[in-house]
Amino acid sequence: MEVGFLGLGIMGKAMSLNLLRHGFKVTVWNRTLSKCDELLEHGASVGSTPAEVVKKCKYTIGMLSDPSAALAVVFDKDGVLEQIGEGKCYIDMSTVDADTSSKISEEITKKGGYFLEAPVSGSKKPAEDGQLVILAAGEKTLYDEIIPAFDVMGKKSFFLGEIGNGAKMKLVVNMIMGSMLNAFSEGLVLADKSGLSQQTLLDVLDLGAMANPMFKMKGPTMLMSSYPPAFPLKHQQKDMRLALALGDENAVSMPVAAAANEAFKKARSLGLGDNDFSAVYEAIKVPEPSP
Ligand SMILES: NC(=O)C1=CN([C@@H]2O[C@H](COP(=O)(O)OP(=O)(O)OC[C@H]3O[C@@H](n4cnc5c(N)ncnc54)[C@H](OP(=O)(O)O)[C@@H]3O)[C@@H](O)[C@H]2O)C=CC1
Ligand SMILES: O=CCCC(=O)O
Repeated sequence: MEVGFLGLGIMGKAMSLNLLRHGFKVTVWNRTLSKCDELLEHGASVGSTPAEVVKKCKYTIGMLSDPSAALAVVFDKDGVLEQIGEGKCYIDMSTVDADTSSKISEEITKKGGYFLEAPVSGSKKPAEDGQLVILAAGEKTLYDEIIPAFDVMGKKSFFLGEIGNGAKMKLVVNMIMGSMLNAFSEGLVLADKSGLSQQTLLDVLDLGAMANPMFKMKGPTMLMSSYPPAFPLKHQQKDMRLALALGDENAVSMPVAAAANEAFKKARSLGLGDNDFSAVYEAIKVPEPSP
């Protein structure tokens, strides 16, 4: 199977390498073209624009940072729309809001193409290991056709129905994740300030009902103030913002998520946006200025 891949950031690079490893023919494009070099060494072809990739491949996957990037790659000059048409398929795996996905879907469908949104749960390591959880929605026939690629990139795929449902599910999941990480960070600070061992807190949590892979993986590195980016904090804050907007639309009060969003914003203002999202702990450690 031949696929195009647009966006070779942390996730796109790992996902496209994985496809190559499993025998897929992959043509890649990235805004910063030099990032294609490593993929070229692993057997990928390189397209000079998104349009060129779509022209070459029946199936093209996008993995872009945010709604504006996802829209730019489709709508801008030399974008996906220029070559999409009958028999061409576009699968956007970026984390965006339902409106963004709907805009892309409408234009692709108007031109006779097929569209699927398919954001993912799981980070850099699951992407490298083909262990993502794929949250797809949109064109069911395309979902069925692209399953061989999803099976390589992920451990489980869900088909969630109409366009927007994949985006919404992803935002709900990341809203919960961001809120959990804030509570975890506050707990680490509280343990420390009240004279307890933070390592013992990690051990206690890991033995009880709150044990989870995120606390287990991030806890030790947070205690070392080490934040190499697996999931960049700026993207987690984008997801909190989009989840809060979804809450607004549906009149769902989310004070916990709103507070977590503020902490991620504060972390960004401290220059931590390109660090792993666990760096929110640094923002929580900083005392609030006295009035
Ligand atoms: N990292 C993670 O753990 C996870 C991330 N996600 C989601 O996946 C998506 C990608 O994440 P990740 O790989 O971590 O992000 P990165 O920041 O590592 O990569 C972002 C990619 O988007 C491209 N990009 C940004 N702006 C534009 C633009 N205007 N036009 C064209 N391309 C653009 C970048 O190109 P360039 O190289 O030129 O900057 C790069 O290829 C995001 O939506 C994120 O929320 C989902 C699950 C997990
Ligand atoms: O969107 C990023 C999700 C990261 C994760 O699921 O660990």
